[in-house]
Amino acid sequence: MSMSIVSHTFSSFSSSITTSTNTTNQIISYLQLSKARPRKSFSIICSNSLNYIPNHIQDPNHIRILDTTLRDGEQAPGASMTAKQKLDIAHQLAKLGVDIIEAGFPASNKADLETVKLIAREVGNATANDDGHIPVISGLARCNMNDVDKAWEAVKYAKFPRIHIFIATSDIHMKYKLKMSKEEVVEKARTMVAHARSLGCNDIQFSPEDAGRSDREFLYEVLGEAVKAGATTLCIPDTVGYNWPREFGQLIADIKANTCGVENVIISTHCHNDLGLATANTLEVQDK
Ligand SMILES: CC(C)C(=O)C(=O)O
Repeated sequence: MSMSIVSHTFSSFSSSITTSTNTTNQIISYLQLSKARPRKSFSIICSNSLNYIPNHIQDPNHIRILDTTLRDGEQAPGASMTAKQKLDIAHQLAKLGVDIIEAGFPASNKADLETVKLIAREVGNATANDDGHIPVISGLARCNMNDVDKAWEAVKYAKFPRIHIFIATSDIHMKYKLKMSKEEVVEKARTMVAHARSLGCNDIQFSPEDAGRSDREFLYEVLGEAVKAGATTLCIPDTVGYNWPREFGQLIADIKANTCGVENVIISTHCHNDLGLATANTLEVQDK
């Protein structure tokens, strides 16, 4: 199961718990539990009204839940789902009050593009439960033009569309996976967030992949540039699931203290459960 718990707003946090057990029943029962999630607030500096997110999650006391079962969950070995299964799950997630549904990775293949579109149209516009809840529908994109365009092509049918743009920022990922310099990574982050804004997307989540192993000064720089270019949520992932709660909490505190413009965006987290610490890491950041 893959879950994110996202609290509001400028002093907020989120977490994604990713395990290998990815059955609909488990997802649903987890979410039924989460229905009773606390509405207690953290230290909040919410000021402006954001018309691209649903009213109810502008409430500073609301703890936002972002569910990435349909994206990160599906990346677990053996977890692939049909379009119908994904649509059913998305309906259930909406009904259970999930605030943001990461519906897929549209550029990864045509089927995913079409499925995200379907979810955006059918779930991202429907009143799903008694609270009049309509979830944000998000699509993942790497830092390139094609991915961002495909994500927008799919999510734009939702009432509240979001693009989630990511690029790796750790030395090891930049050297061996991206084969890019730090300067190139900053440039990509900046230009692709700006490109997403130019398409008309007002809700952009930016994630520095492998943040937990990234050079701190560089991390602040990339995040600051993403904010300047128009990112509205910064999501800090513990990509390889090795961070300990105290160090993860300190990472979030350091980002808040050192990143330009961070006071104007939502900070969220996305932690993996390899060491069984995803929830502990998430809870650790709430007072930071
Ligand atoms: C897409 C990225 C942000 C991710 O899922 C991770 O780093 O865990």
